[in-house]
Amino acid sequence: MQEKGGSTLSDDSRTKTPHVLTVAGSDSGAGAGIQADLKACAARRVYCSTVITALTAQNTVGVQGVSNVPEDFVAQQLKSVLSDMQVDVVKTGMLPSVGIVKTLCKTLREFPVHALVVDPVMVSTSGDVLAGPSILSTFLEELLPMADIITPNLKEASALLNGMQLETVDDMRSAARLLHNMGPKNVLVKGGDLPDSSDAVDILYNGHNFYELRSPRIRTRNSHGTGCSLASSIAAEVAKGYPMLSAVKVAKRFVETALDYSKEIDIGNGPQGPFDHLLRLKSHSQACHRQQPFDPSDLFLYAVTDSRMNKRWGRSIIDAVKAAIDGGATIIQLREKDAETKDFMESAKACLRICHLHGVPLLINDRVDVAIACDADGVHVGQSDMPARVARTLLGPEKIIGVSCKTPEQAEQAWVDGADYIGCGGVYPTNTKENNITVGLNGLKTVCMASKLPVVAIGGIGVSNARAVMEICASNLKGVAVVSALFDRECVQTETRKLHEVLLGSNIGST
Ligand SMILES: Nc1ncnc2c1ncn2[C@@H]1O[C@H](COP(=O)(O)OP(=O)(O)O)[C@@H](O)[C@H]1O
Ligand SMILES: Cc1ncc(COP(=O)(O)O)c(N)n1
Ligand SMILES: [Mg+2]
Repeated sequence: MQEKGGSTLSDDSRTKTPHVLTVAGSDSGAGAGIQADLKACAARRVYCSTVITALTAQNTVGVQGVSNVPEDFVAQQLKSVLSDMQVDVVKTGMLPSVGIVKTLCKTLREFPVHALVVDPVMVSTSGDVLAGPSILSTFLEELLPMADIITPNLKEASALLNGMQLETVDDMRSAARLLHNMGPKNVLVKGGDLPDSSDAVDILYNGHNFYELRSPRIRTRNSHGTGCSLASSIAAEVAKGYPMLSAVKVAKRFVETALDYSKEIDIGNGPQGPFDHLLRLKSHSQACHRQQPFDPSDLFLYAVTDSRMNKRWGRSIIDAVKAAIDGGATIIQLREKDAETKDFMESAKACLRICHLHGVPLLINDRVDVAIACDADGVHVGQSDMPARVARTLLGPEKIIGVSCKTPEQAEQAWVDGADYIGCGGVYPTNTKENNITVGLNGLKTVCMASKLPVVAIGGIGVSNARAVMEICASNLKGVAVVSALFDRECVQTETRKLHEVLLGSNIGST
């Protein structure tokens, strides 16, 4: 291996990240244009570089102003990106002048890329002109023949075809065939604006076959930027190496999913709002839930539910959680080894509501999928469950992750993997885990001393021995986790309260 500029990687050991370059206009409202392209590519997991052709002053009402970037500066941006970065696919959006279109075509001949996706943006959905009719001839003569796919909406297809009327799916097919004659390898005529259609129908034509791509029409005001996002997503899939038909199908499914997720989003006062490409935005009431940063003192009285014990005592998981919270539990973990996934999700959601009402965090044992699906506060994983580092990438930075550890090495790994706390045990023998090696008070102390993370002790702990556990006097031992001592008893609330009193009398509470 050769040393190169401080890096020890040789060229062939560098892994290539799929890369889309978008050449488009900026939308200050960030629903369409460059901003939509960046979000769509991020959501589709490819890198996106940006050459800006125009600035628009734009919001959910419409376009209030446009300022074109000088042609030679568009050329300079194109050269900067294309001469250095390995671009796979160029995607074009708003190209506001003949000069800019010509500059682009010339630069692409100089720096050829794997594929060119052309979204022939002309008029925004609000009816504002983004590229006037003067560019039509350059589009037709120079740009379209270079394109691997063009993605006109109904109005744009009509403009490219001399004002041809497009009102039905059959009209869209005819338009696709005529546009294909102009040189692009594929044509996708988008039917988002097709009147009286309960489906969103697009027609793809590759010169041999027609594909009628249908998805349910989502009833939403938040469809600003669908065209830009669709084209960027097609570019993203092509950059990953997918053939065109698969790329278009995946891109369409992505737009449909994002529109459905974003139905309730309330941004701006105009007729067309933006949608959420990353499927992450929440309404105010959802965002207000808990989501305070992890507080290690929450580990004080850590109640872990057990489905078999609940069954034995004839109580629901929800009643068990309620009783533990009423008795003073400071954090809850749902450990449902036997439950059906659908039932588990339903109970987890109900428990989450109760926990949040009382400001108590709720973690899910092992099942990262269930934690994500019900937006729990985090997960607790064992040594043979999903590694904490993988759980962290799935759950994001704000969720709580705990890891069961018996040794200093495991505690160090949990820290490296981005966990928030460790559970150490079994401290004493227990009947909730068969063949579980106990670490004893000495083992607990050794792990506490080595751990950079807060620790909760677990395994056979109850009212009679909780004090002894706490008296090992490690400043990062923040509490005890209990299963049988709370849930294998007649009255969960009374047992929790008793344990709470013992813990308050110990020195854990004071450190
Ligand atoms: N309400 C909707 N529900 C589902 N898909 C839609 C909806 N509106 C548009 N689409 C899809 O979004 C993509 C963009 O289409 P369209 O809105 O026609 O383009 P543009 O934004 O360029 O006008 C197409 O795949 C279309 O089928
Ligand atoms: C900068 C810019 N580029 C493209 C569009 C088209 O998007 P839409 O058709 O959804 O209005 C836009 N409104 N603004
Ligand atoms: Mg649209």
